[in-house]
Amino acid sequence: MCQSIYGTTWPFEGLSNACMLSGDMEKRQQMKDDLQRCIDAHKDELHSLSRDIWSNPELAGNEKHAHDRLVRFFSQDQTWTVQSHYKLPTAFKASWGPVSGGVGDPVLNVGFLCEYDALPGIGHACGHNLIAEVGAAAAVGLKAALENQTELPVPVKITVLGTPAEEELGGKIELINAGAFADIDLVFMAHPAQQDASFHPCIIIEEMLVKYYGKASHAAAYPWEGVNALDAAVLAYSNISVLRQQLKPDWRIHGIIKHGGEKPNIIPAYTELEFYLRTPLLKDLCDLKAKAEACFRAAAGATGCQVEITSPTPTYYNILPNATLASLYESNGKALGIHFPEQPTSFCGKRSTDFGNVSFIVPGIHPFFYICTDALNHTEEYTEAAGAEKAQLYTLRTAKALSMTAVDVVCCPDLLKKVRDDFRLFGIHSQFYTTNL
Ligand SMILES: NCCCC[C@H](NC(=O)CCN)C(=O)O
Repeated sequence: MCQSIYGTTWPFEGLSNACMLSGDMEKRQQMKDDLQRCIDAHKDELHSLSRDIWSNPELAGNEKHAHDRLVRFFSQDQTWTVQSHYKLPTAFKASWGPVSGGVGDPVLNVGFLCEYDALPGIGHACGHNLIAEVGAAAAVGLKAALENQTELPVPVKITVLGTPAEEELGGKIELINAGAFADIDLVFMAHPAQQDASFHPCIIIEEMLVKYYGKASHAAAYPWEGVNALDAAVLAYSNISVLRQQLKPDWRIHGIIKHGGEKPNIIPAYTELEFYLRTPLLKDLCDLKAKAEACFRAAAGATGCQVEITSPTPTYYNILPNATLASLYESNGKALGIHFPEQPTSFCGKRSTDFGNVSFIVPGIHPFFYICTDALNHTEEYTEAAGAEKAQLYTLRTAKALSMTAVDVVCCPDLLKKVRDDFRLFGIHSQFYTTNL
């Protein structure tokens, strides 16, 4: 069967055969039932976990409360080995297994990711508290499904990584660079949105910090002695607005003036702007960067200011799709009643995530899920929805579908091979990944 993921047709023929032939369907169904029962049995605890994170919103890199809460959640079951402050101050790692498989067989390490950072001023407006809940629930469910298995094709272990700082700083990229993903074979997470999608393209993002240096002077008495850094900032902002009408429809550039001066009667000697640049392809990002830089430098030239342009955080990459994982996730989701619309409706915006970088080095999926609201991410209404009781059914259903997808892959070597083939197909990986922009 072929399936369309927002205009892309994936070659899914043969997938269901692969599942039927090499897996023990009955055993797999049993495992899927076990994990669902386990997640249902822990539902209050899981809700209280995400509600606690939601009630204590913390910005990227400062997620101390969320870190400690998640570490406590896993530590209370002593079969998990938990490392707090794992490679980053607010990251953690919880591992379980390996279980089953022959002696000396390579271990299949299944990873689940928990995000938990919030946004300035509006709390959990992107629902990362629910991402943490999904990751924890899916991992706990998979453990329950694997616990009594003695005849898996390969030994399996589970790794939960707490990955801080998605909204800023790129926590996953720092974890990649520190080797945290080196022994992980598959990676799963899911993100709240306006509807369910097994795959939705996320685009590349790069941040540009622009600083203008001018010269202060009394703005009424001796304005001619000043060099106005606010004028440079305003011109830069206008230049970018003019540039925008000439950009491709799927490119984005948007920014703020972070520092605009001190007092109306002092010609501003220093201003600072922060811009986000986004494109679907790396090569387009190079073009967009060049155009944006020209705008920033022109503003400096016109006002006589000095300009300094930097990219303070690492580039987030687009997400590489994995057709096999997406298809399995959809069939498991449909069995749980998840509806996957053919086309995105309200959910068609461009966004970015540091999971993109993970998708270049480990096969994985990052589905989006509905949480019983039409509100849009990064709004106060979405914050409210992410903490609401009614989001729970959708959140736990998503965790079950992810965990069931992991069961399919760990039980069926043919599927694992297909997942890896898909990864190789899209993953021009290390060489592409290290492309110097
Ligand atoms: N360095 C800025 C990264 C911004 C990432 C952010 N991500 C999302 O909104 C989706 C996941 N939270 C963005 O796209 O603006």
